[in-house]
Amino acid sequence: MHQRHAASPRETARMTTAELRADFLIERVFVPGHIELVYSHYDRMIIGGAMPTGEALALPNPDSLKAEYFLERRELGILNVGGAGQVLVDGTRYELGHQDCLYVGKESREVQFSSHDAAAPAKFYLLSAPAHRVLPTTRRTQAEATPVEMGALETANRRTIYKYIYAEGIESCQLVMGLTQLQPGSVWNTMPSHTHDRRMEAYLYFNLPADQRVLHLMGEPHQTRPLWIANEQAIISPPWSIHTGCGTSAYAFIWGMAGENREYTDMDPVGIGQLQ
Ligand SMILES: O=C(O)C(=O)C[C@H](O)C(=O)CO
Ligand SMILES: [Zn+2]
Repeated sequence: MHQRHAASPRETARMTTAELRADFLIERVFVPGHIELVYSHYDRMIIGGAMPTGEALALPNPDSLKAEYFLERRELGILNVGGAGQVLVDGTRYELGHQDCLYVGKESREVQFSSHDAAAPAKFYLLSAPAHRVLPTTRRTQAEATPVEMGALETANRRTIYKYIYAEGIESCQLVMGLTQLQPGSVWNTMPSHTHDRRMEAYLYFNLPADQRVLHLMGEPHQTRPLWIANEQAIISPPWSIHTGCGTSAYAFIWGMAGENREYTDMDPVGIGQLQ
């Protein structure tokens, strides 16, 4: 498991492009036949991907957790952005189709990932945060994640937001997780932008054609920094940072958070005129 330490706003404002990418961008989330994990020191969120192509993949127990098993003190959110697959949690099977979500509660000992078809493998995006109580492992399909329409074509930000794990959805200790799909012709996500100093956030961009990119903007509102992001790459957003992006085509992304609360709407808006 790779480690990403936390950086202060002052330190971040002085970083070169290469330093920003090394600290905040996760270039390879899905590696065929492997589980990739990155430990962020922002709210101790673990960000990763499981892409089973043959044998089922077991959630490992990285030594740095100093735990008896991965979920001894943690909870896990899983969102499948690939073909149909299955997650086995302590002997119970959960089917996860494209864009379905599973919350796995603390103290689940064995978690295994498999794909139905190795030629169209499942791609399970993983977010795990420390947890203080045991909550039921719960599945929510995309059809059950009530869509909310936001933005307008005139401002190139027409998008649909699907919420899965949050205060009114699947119960969790601190994880919040969902998905946003941009409509064709719309390219701006999270505009107007916001911060929420109470929670870190991570984005996984996907459904982006291989030759297209998202220009992601991070940093304090008066000190924004750009990063060019390719399909299926993830970006860590510190609690004090905006997290917004403009694509060279439409795309989708998974957002996930951990921190003080699970209120999706707890955001400190940043007016477009405030951005520098
Ligand atoms: O397009 C959007 O707007 C989002 O998806 C915003 C994220 O959900 C977010 O930043 C939640 O805090
Ligand atoms: Zn946010």
